[in-house]
Amino acid sequence: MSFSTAGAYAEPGVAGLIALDVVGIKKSYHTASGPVEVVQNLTFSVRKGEFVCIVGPSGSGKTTLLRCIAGLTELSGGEVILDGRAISGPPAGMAIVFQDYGRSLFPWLTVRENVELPLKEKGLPRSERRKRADAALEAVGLPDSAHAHPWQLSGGMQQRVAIARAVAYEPSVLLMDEPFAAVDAQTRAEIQDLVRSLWERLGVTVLFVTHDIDEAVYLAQRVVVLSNKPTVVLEEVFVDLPTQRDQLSTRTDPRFADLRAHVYSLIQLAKRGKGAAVPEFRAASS
Ligand SMILES: Nc1ncnc2c1ncn2[C@@H]1O[C@H](COP(=O)(O)OP(=O)(O)OP(=O)(O)O)[C@@H](O)[C@H]1O
Repeated sequence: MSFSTAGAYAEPGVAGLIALDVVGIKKSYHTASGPVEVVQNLTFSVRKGEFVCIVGPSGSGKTTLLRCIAGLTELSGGEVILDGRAISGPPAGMAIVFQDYGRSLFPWLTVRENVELPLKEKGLPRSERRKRADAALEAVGLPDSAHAHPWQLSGGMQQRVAIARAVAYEPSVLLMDEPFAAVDAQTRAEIQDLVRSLWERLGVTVLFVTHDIDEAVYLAQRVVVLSNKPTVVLEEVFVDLPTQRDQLSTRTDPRFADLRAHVYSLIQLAKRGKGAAVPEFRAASS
């Protein structure tokens, strides 16, 4: 039983199906002790409406990769193509949810004003902004918090507001950088299910960075596993679990355990410095 699907899931050249193309990107930082190569050469695609998780060892460059894709950091090489166009700065079609919701929401604005802000910048009329913001707050389960300020909400609720803001924007691609790392385990499970259900309902394309292997396998249709730095794609793992997932039955599915074990073993190899030459894993049951 093989897990690897590199190339099979996101065929380049399948016209109209690719939302995001990451083509040979490289990133080096200039530090006091000289240049540090973080991303060596990364290539992968994300199909429209696909849910892809990125995992890799700590310090492997996951956040750097997301910042490159979001146009927040200049590339040292390669290109990022969103909806067929190479990006040269933060593109209009992307929204990002960061880990640090406390700093991403404006405390002096109400919840609804926070959600409406990017829509204002997009030039949407007031009535449309209100409609979208209220629908998004409803979708994340916060219809009664529109007039509250972020500091009056729990951490989990604030992260829901950040998700509502991203969803209301109706992005072509939604980037999420460890968005649940700062919330407790119970809230984390609830927000994971919320994001899965929003993804199913809205058909948005999601690229989700996490250090949590279980979370990646639970959420994604495909997991892109990164090597340690300088980073390359170690393997793309197709998550062939049923689309309908829930915290109990999915996590106790033997296939979930196989996939988790496989991704775990890849990351252990990556940590030990093994690069692209990881032997293909086969499950004990094959
Ligand atoms: N602005 C910067 N200048 C210099 N080095 C940087 C900068 N940002 C990140 N790095 C380095 O790049 C490497 C990758 O960092 P990054 O935060 O992208 O990794 P990560 O995989 O997201 O890490 P973690 O899982 O621990 O959050 C690290 O060695 C980090 O020290």
